Amino acid sequence: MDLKSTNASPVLADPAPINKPRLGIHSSLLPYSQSGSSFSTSILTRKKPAKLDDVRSNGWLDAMQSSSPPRKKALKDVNNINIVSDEAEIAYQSWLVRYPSALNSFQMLMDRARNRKLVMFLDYDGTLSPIVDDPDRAFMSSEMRSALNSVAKHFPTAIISGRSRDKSWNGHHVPAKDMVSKNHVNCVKYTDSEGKEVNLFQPASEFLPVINEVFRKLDEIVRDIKGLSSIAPNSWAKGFGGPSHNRLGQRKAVEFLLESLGFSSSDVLPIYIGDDRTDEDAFKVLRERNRGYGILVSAVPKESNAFFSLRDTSEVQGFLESLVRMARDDGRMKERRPEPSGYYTD
Ligand SMILES: O=P(O)(O)OC[C@H]1O[C@H](O[C@H]2O[C@H](CO)[C@@H](O)[C@H](O)[C@H]2O)[C@H](O)[C@@H](O)[C@@H]1O
Repeated sequence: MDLKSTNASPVLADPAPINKPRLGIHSSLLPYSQSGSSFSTSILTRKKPAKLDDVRSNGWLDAMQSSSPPRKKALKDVNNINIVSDEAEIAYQSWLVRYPSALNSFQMLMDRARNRKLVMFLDYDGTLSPIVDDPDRAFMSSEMRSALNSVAKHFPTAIISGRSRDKSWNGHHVPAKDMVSKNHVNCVKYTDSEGKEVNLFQPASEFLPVINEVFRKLDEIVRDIKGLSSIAPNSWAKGFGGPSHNRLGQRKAVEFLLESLGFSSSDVLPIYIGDDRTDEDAFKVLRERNRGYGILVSAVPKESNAFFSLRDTSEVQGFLESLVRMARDDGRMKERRPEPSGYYTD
């Protein structure tokens, strides 16, 4: 399987693990300071309906919001210009100090990427496509699709989704029967509704029998131990590509891809963009290894293992487009003045 510089959008459908608390990591290990002083905290008035579940999961925010109806407040930004915002916006802007906007921090992030190869991991629902009521109608916009295709031309790129394969492709009007096996046993290739070629990778699926066997044995061992609870075998098995979530999903997928594709060396900078708790273990892998950056997509404050944030899918698109511009600029610079570069250009 080769994810390098391809026009196709490699997709890994995999399970979704449970959220875990934010890690306490010594500041000397962090790739950047989270003091917030170096990031823009200008306040813009921009309202987006908050996700109730996310808001409820933050007790302090919940308390604050339920105590009174939103009130308008006048603030001054760094340029001393009055900007009106409501309390939710103020909470969001405060949160941004801890999880700076990946767009505002783009140049700093790219400075870190210099002389390293960027590898992109992207969640689908809520990251590349907006959350909608009907999962079968969760489409990427044509602009997002175009940005994604361009990113995949310049950087190794994988979409990691908790969706089952059928659910993913039904949403794109691509019936399962149209998938054609490619050379790799875990890769299927098809042409989507816009006539574009897409490769679907599920490399971890070949380990399913081993994982199931390990689980069965572990389950036998812990079943009768007081105080230890086991996970239902079905939920484990369904985790790989099924609707049930488990703790190995995105984390395993990221580790597997980085290691099996030779991207685990320190000259690689993985970036993972995802929107919910199913992506937290992937953020955690990158944070623990101090190797790359998780970017949480959220319009409301929440605890995360991510380093950066983006507010919604349109900001994700903006980030992808910035990556493409940067790669193209870098390619042009290399043409003019050849020198070693970490950016992955064709
Ligand atoms: O890992 P992801 O790509 O984020 O997939 C996780 C789940 O995504 C889908 O559900 C979510 O998106 C739907 C469409 O916007 C929305 O209706 C639903 O409320 C969201 O939870 C998908 O349907 C699930 O199977 C995935 O597990």
